[in-house]
Amino acid sequence: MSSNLSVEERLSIIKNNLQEVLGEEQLKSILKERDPKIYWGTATTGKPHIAYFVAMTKLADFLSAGCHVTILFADIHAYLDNMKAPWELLNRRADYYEVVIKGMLESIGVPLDKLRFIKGSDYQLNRDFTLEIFRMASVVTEHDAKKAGCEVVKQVDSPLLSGLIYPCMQALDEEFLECDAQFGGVDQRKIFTFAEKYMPALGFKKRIHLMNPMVPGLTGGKMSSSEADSKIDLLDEPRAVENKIRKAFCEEGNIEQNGVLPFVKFVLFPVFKLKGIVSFDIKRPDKFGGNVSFETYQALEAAFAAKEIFPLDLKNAVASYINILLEPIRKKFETSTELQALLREAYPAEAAASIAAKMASTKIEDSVPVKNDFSRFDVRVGQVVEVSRHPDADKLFVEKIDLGESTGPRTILSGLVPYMTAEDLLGKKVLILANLKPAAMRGIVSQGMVLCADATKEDGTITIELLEPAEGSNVGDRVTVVALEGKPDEQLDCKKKDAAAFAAILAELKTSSTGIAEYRGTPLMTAHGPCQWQKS
Ligand SMILES: N[C@@H](Cc1ccc(O)cc1)C(=O)O
Repeated sequence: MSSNLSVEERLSIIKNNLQEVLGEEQLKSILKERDPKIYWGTATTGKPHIAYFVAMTKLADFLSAGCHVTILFADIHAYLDNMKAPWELLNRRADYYEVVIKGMLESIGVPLDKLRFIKGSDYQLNRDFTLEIFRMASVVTEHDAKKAGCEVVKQVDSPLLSGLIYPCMQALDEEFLECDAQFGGVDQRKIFTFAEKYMPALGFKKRIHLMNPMVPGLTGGKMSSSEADSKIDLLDEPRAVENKIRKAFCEEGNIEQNGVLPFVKFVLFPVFKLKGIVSFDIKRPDKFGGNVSFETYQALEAAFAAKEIFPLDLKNAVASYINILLEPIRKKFETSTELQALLREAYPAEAAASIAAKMASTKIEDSVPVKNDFSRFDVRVGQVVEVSRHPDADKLFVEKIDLGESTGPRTILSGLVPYMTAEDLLGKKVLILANLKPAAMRGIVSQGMVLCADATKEDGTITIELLEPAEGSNVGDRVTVVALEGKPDEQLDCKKKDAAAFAAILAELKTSSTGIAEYRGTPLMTAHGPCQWQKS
């Protein structure tokens, strides 16, 4: 037991910055006898952002008040909440949360060995827990379960049963984690009061509930996952942090609605206290009043209200403090390919989007002076409806290929005779480069080009295979590469003015080791999936 602090002192540290405490008397009496056990749970859904530091600083408070602290990575809850975390990603999400939450705690100077970490699925799938869910399900009304989850579980048009199980399991966690108190944001309040009502009904203790205020996001509203700019990701680059803070809502003299000040109050000052930093420093050029320091949040707030501090100066200071907090977390990821893989595997859709965004920005740069990428190609799904040999060229097939055009099938020539038979081609769905300037070959005009893969064998046997669209693709479907879906050229003159561009684009078309057609490493897709060559 932390003996050097009085019960009152410890209580005041526990309550510092909290919005509400349910069961304060109970807490006081525990403090008189022993160290309280508190847990905080987080559903392992989207990527944690900097607002999570608010909860972290409270966990630090609980530790300094001599409490035992448990962190629950509520992976099953992440699934039950409308599958915010899909089942197959559950493990990786929980792993990611563990890494970044430990990173945040270390960054603010909390020793990890004082904490207990546990994953929901480590005990919630056991027989005894399952049994308690059933017992609870037979005392809890549907109405109460629905009400309990309404501010936490995503509300949708056809609510799922899983959303009703969610609060039941959160209540039961209190018992299975053997805690005296559960801590969370006030958004958890209805689940907390639900637990207070139903846990005793099952013969369990009623727990203490500690609630943090909801800290407004940098745009002034709640820091929600939907507003991308209001959230600073833990792995954001310093520049991105500065830009997001610069866009934050922070009006001169306005302390009521302010997206920056709450972060200073609920995160920066508490962290300073932990680390023994004496003041919040704002750097300003001399002509704007020179540097200033504040030893308390109240002093800073008063100066801001009195317009002695300008929004930009405050924002710059906050951005640089945030960057100091994030630096060790960023470093961890930068220096570990394993963690980078974890990030990609836990959030595959975001990883794909960020690659696409990067490619899109490359496109913008490349487009000065001339855009030169796959988007200039109009590649379509076509079906071979007729094949014959060219009367005057040994290597050429003459195909009729249907691209779904009102003008009927096109005539397309291809030099595939050495590599396949007419039967191999007939009826196949293929990829056609459809915006080439028509060109005559030995008297017959070709209106496009069949895209093929070089599948030359290891022994050197030259092999060419047709690239085929994913099953289900329709004649006429456009084939694109993510982030390069722009309007194709009206016509590509591959012999003259566009010759260089044409060659450059072709040169970056490759097939992957599994036969998938790729441009700069990104698959060629129809709405039905990637295009690839089929081993014959
Ligand atoms: N409801 C919490 C997650 C949680 C889940 C289970 C618990 O036991 C505690 C907390 C959230 O919104 O993130």
